Amino acid sequence: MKPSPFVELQGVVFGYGDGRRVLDGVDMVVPRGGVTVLLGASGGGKTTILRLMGGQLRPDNGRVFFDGHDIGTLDRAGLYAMRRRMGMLFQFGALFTDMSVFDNVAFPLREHTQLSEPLIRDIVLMKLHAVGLRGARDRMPGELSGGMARRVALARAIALDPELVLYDEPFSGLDPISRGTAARLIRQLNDTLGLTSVVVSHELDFTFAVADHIVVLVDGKVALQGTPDEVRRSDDPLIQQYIQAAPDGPVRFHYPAVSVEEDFGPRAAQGGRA
Ligand SMILES: Nc1ncnc2c1ncn2[C@@H]1O[C@H](COP(=O)(O)OP(=O)(O)OP(=O)(O)O)[C@@H](O)[C@H]1O
Repeated sequence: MKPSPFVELQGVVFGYGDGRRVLDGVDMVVPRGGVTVLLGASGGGKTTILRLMGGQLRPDNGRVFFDGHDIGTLDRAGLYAMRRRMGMLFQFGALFTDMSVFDNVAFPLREHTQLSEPLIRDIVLMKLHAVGLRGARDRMPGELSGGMARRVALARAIALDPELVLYDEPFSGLDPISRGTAARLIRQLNDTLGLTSVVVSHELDFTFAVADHIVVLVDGKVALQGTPDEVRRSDDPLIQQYIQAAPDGPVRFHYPAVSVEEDFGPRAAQGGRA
């Protein structure tokens, strides 16, 4: 029997109140213990899905399950307890600039636990070790490279031993080497700490290299979800365009416009539509 998914969205409909549906019936699963990558066009609602999983947003319709619990039925205490089981890396790298690396990672432990300082010290150093930065504990965020800052943010996100980690575009703005390091780290932490990870990313190389499960979001719905192999083998032209990053296909490069001739041809010079 397949283990139940760690997170599941069933028929999720969501809009920000301006009459437009960002999500129009999303059904997707996040398999337990795996790395799930959420792909989709810019503005397609990927971050919105992470916020729904984190309980920061509620669906207008449909349900979001976290470890078998319908998030919509949780009261404030239930939501709080659920969030304690999650690490979130929104705006990856947003460290407190006036605190050392050590204090940044210690922050959630000091805020949310009653642990003694010697114990906090051990946990912080363990988490920094896991991201390869135990030696940088006394640095200030301003002294770190972008890639290092993100690793510190990652150490902070796992400080409270979450079961689920949500990453929103963890590679944006990083050079290729740092991207590779971050990608390997996400995979490694997932496996060694027994996490479940959800990553929103535009990085196709990363996606196919480390994902166990890929979800492709198109027009507010899940166009396809499955293993990297299943996604690669899909004969859906939309999926193929997406994974080959082709500029034109079912999703057009050009925003709908009048013909080129109409804008630039002889008639345009005479003042347009004659
Ligand atoms: N707080 C908000 N209020 C109103 N509209 C919003 C809000 N947040 C996002 N949106 C809109 O909802 C849509 C989906 O946004 P979302 O950030 O979820 O997309 P995304 O797929 O993560 O995009 P990207 O890949 O560009 O980060 C966009 O059109 C966005 O403008």
